[in-house]
Amino acid sequence: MGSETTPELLILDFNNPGMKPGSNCWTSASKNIREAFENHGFFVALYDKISPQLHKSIFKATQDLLDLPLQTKIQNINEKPYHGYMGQIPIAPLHEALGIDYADTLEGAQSFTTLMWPQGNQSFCETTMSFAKTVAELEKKVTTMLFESYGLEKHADPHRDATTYLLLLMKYGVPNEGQTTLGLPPHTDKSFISILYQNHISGLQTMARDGKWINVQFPPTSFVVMAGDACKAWSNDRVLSAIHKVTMDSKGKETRYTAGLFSFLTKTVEVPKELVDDEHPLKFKPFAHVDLLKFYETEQGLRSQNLLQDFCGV
Ligand SMILES: O=C(O)CCC(=O)C(=O)O
Ligand SMILES: [Fe+2]
Repeated sequence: MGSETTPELLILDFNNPGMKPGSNCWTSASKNIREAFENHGFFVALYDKISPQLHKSIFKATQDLLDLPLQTKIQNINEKPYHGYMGQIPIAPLHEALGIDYADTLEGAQSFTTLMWPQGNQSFCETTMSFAKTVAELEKKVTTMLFESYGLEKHADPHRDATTYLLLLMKYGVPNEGQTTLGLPPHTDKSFISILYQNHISGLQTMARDGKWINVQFPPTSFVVMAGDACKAWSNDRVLSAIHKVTMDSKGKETRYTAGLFSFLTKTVEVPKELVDDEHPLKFKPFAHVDLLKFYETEQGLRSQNLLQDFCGV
């Protein structure tokens, strides 16, 4: 793919038994998360809470879902942009995805399952909910640690209480000869945090601050934890929400599946006053998270080279 993995990317081991709130290990990991977000916009998390059985079943569930007829899949409509069915995009013909809003809750998982399988599909419902719940635990840990490392632990609880989760199940087909290898065009995520889990086929590339593309190699049992635009705005522009894309191997023979959990806020996204000072004047006005998604869908949003600046820049 023409670029190399940069050496100083953070790989953080959440399985370390010493990583308990308040411990030295936790405090130094929190600092590492903040630095990784500020320097690269993401890190790789080792987190063994997904059992081999759940690993198998989440990708089986993803495949079963994406194998449904198109008429069924397009019934997944959500008033929030990029939460429903995505696919059939001429510039990214290999990509297809479906969003399960509130996938970590029984209501969310059940209503999506019934929409796709009116006759029921208990194992799909249980698998997706269990996966979403487990990854949501990781998201909560990461945000708590990020808040703590900025000295803002008192904001962590209200933030967590206002967080909802979207599970996106994605497929990238094998490119035919002469067909584009672009799986997903370059973009930043509009989420607060995105956590990606992939099968054994890689393809994710992120753009470093210096503009170079980095191939993100992460083993199928690890996660990429990425900051979204809402996190960048909240941090008053300290955190990078990295531009990223997916490129498939032109000689590859297997479909790539990704399960991604994206966090969104039901309360106003705003810069805490502690993150504003003479050195860091306020960069962004407060906004409703869903309005950022809606702005991105407008002609101005789609054309924008600096989405946050154009949407809520001071
Ligand atoms: O499949 C991936 O690795 C990336 C997916 C992604 O960037 C997205 O859905 O926003
Ligand atoms: Fe993304």
